Amino acid sequence: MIAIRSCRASSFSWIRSLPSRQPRRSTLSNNHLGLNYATRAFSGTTTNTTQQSTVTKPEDEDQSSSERTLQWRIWKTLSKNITPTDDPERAKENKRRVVISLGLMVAGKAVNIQVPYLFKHLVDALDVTTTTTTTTGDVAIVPISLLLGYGMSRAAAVGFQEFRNAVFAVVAQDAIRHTGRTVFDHVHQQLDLQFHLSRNTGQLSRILDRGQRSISFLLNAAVFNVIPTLLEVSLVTGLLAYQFGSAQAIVALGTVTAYTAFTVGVTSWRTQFRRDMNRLESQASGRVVDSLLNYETVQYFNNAKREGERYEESLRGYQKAALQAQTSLSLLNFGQAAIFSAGLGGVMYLTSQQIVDGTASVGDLVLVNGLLFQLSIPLFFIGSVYREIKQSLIDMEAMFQLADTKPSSIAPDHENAREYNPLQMGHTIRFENVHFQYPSSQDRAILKGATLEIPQGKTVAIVGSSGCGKSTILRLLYRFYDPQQGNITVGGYNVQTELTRASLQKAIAVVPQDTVLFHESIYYNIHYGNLEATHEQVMEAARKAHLHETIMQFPNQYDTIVGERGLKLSGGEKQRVAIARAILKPNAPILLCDEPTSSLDSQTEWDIMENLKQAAEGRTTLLIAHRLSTIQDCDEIWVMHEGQVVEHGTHTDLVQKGGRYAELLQMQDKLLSGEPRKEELDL
Ligand SMILES: Nc1ncnc2c1ncn2[C@@H]1O[C@H](COP(=O)(O)OP(=O)(O)OP(=O)(O)O)[C@@H](O)[C@H]1O
Repeated sequence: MIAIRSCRASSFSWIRSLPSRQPRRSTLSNNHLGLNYATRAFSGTTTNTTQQSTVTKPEDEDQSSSERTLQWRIWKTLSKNITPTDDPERAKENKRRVVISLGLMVAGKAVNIQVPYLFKHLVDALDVTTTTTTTTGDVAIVPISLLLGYGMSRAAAVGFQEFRNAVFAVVAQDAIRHTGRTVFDHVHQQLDLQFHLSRNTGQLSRILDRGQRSISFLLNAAVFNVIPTLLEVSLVTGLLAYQFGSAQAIVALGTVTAYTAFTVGVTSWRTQFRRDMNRLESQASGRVVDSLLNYETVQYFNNAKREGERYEESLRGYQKAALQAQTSLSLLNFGQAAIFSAGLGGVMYLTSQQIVDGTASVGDLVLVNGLLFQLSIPLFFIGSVYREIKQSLIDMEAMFQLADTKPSSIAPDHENAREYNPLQMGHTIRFENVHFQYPSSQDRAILKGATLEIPQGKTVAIVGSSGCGKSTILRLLYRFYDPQQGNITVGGYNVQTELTRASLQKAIAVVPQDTVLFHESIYYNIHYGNLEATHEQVMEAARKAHLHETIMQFPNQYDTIVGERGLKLSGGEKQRVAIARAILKPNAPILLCDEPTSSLDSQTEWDIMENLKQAAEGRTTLLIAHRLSTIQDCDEIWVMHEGQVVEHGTHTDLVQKGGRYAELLQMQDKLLSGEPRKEELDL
């Protein structure tokens, strides 16, 4: 039994080398997860705490056909990962490694099967009743060579196995990396803002994590378990039939069949508990991430206890499912052991009878025992692997659903769409009768026929009361969403049908309303605006954003990770980082600023606005500002009210007109002089 344990342990060594299935340490910032979605789309819609998903699964799909489809997709994914068409060198290398690994696996099995035979010969050689006719010298020599052979075979079998693991690990790790990158790219490059705002970031990262591990697991299981087990079962039953007659072979085969059927049956039944465990584990970890991200909000409302209760609620659900999973696992393990022991007992009984009849030796009893225990290794293994395969299928299903998810709020690039070249095409921006409502609020129109123009090279401001749709204009221009009606053109080209989304976005620099920074140094965060920028260019951008003076007070200023070693940035400082990196963005003649100075004091605001204006020179700039004093010298001001543009002109024109703008200005003046009325504040 000790032999079995050690073999099982080494057989599982490649499972242990996989990333842990334990919940990962939660992170305090969604930056860690690499999901810093355009700093939440320069929006007021910041961290979304809802758990809804836009992933849909066809309900009428027949279960078994969907399983078949899943298996087919897995097969395709595995083969695509092993032999990627876009990298023939890697494909060749991986193929070579798979072939070598299979060769090592077969060699290992061949050597391994020798072990019980050598043991049998050893026992027979030591049996005095069968060695009486041999010379004393022979008795001494035979067992020593057998003993040596026995030890060397065991060591060689393990050696082949470990060598095989090492050779194949490269293929498995390659598959993990390749799959992870593909899905991550899909999530970042294909899925739209609507998806990211409606998806819990913690859950998303778990789906990625588990999906990657599943790929590796399935690869290993296919190459090292399913095929070798079939090989070993046929080999052992064949040997039993040849050496001892059909009775032992039938009992052994019956045992394998019963064992496998029992394992598959019970495992299928208990999959539901694993599924529940996964779901509740994801829910619990999602809640932890959400709760920790909202640490300040929790404290402001003294809700730490409530957060604890909510977390425990998820944990309780998880605990229940985990207990069911554990109890059913115990049943499975016990049943497997009972079936195997019955089979082993049967075969040993039949062989003992043959010893009594004189047709078998004592060594033969050791041989059948050894062969069956040998067989029990992949059998025990196949039970666990089957459970893991089931689990991997569930995990991969979730990953495939993620990979299948299509953006719901933007159309793919039109087949005739062109690369946007601002130098050749110009960058005058026009909104013509644009109607828009967010996909998640179907019945509420946000823009109701908005029309406006930002002439090339001019700086234009949009003003209006909170929620009237100003930031929505920016999101539509950046193509985070497509309007339901109307046209948006840049340089006379329709952004939806005539330009590619990526080329348009490349030409636009954005200073968002809420700045979320990567959990990296300030230097990294500014440099992010232009990965090609030199150190001097980064510093120049920092100076222009008035960041330099603030940051200089910290030791190792620019290289310190934000949030570490006492480096905490205020809202205003974060905003300056955002401005610096927008200034740094190369070849971006369109500049969008969504309240870029909302968190700054008046003096700094003034200085930064001056710098922004410098940065805006030659660019087509759209500025959203609440403080009307900052936009008075813009070339033009567009005033929005309830989803429509109600007037536009220069500051002087609009003041003279005495319309909505003049009204907003008056209210701000009153606010500043400290005499607002309640209904005015509500504006
Ligand atoms: N992703 C979204 N899904 C559904 N509704 C949204 C979404 N984003 C914004 N909204 C809603 O659309 C309306 C307009 O939002 P928008 O951010 O454009 O307003 P705004 O004029 O920029 O306001 P503020 O000045 O307060 O930033 C708001 O009522 C907002 O709640």
